[in-house]
Amino acid sequence: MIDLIQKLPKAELHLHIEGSLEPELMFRLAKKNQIEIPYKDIEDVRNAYNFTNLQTFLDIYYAGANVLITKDDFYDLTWEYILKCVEDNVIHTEIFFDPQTHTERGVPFEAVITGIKEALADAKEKYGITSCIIMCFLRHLSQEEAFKTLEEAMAFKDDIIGVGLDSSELGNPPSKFKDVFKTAEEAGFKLVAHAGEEADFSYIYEALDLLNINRIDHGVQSIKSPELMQRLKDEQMPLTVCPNSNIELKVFGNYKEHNIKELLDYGLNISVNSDDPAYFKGYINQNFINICENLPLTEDDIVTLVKNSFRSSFIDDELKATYLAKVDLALQ
Ligand SMILES: Nc1ncnc2[nH]cnc12
Ligand SMILES: [Zn+2]
Repeated sequence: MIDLIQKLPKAELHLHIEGSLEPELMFRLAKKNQIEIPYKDIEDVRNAYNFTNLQTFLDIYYAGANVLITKDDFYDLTWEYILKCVEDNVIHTEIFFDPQTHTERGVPFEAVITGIKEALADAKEKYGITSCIIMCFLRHLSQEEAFKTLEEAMAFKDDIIGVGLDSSELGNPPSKFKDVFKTAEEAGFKLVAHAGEEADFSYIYEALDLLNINRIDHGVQSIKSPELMQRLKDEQMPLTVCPNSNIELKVFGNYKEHNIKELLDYGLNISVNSDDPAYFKGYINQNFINICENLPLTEDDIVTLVKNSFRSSFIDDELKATYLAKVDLALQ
């Protein structure tokens, strides 16, 4: 099974670029930019990555992002993630970034997007890896602040395929961002949102009915509503599931309790993704390995999960067909 996971070309649809900041790069950038971080060494960092829920993770994740200051820092961050894509055979990636985490600290929007964009252009040139960029609004901040961020993003509209919604879910339902998502939709952005990660399935209904999203990020709480399950199946609404994240953030007690196999068996459109791999003990292949080792997934299930990643991506139909053919070729 590990051989199969390694050899299949994949797309990744749920990856926060700030969540790919490895401790080694964090230390290097902290030193270069003279930013204080609350760790004495790499081991100290790893020991701190012991989360009890989403918020305990986010506190540490935002503190880590403080070391990112210049365009080159965002380039290096993105480039290191691209090298992991090469290792794991990810041939297409749709990455999230959180501009407000950086603009709030005085880092220009332009430095963030340009650094990411240049690394992705080099990834295409050097490795043939294709990519899109999705800008997320931080849901613990106000809709007004999201509107300001959307306005800033308009200068880079051609570089950003869609908008998303992340950060502290509980108490910040999708309805809070209804108007800004409507404006983003009218401007031609694709729409995604984290929903039903920790909060109940009513957040998934809101994301579908009030935000009109194209994909649900996480969505694992949908299992608690038979009616919602039927709707997600009928619409083949993509769910970008992140197994390691769900275990590290205690959404499920352990991998054997994860519901990805049930969601898949029901006929939902599920893909596997790494979310914040530097914080959650592994990149995409490790996510596949962990679920395969603990759940009765078949080889056909793995192929379905991988094909779903391409089917649910924002690439055009011609490239989708090319990539799906590559998966079939790898199976021969
Ligand atoms: N898993 C997650 N949920 C919500 N916001 C996030 N930001 C980065 N990772 C996240
Ligand atoms: Zn996420």
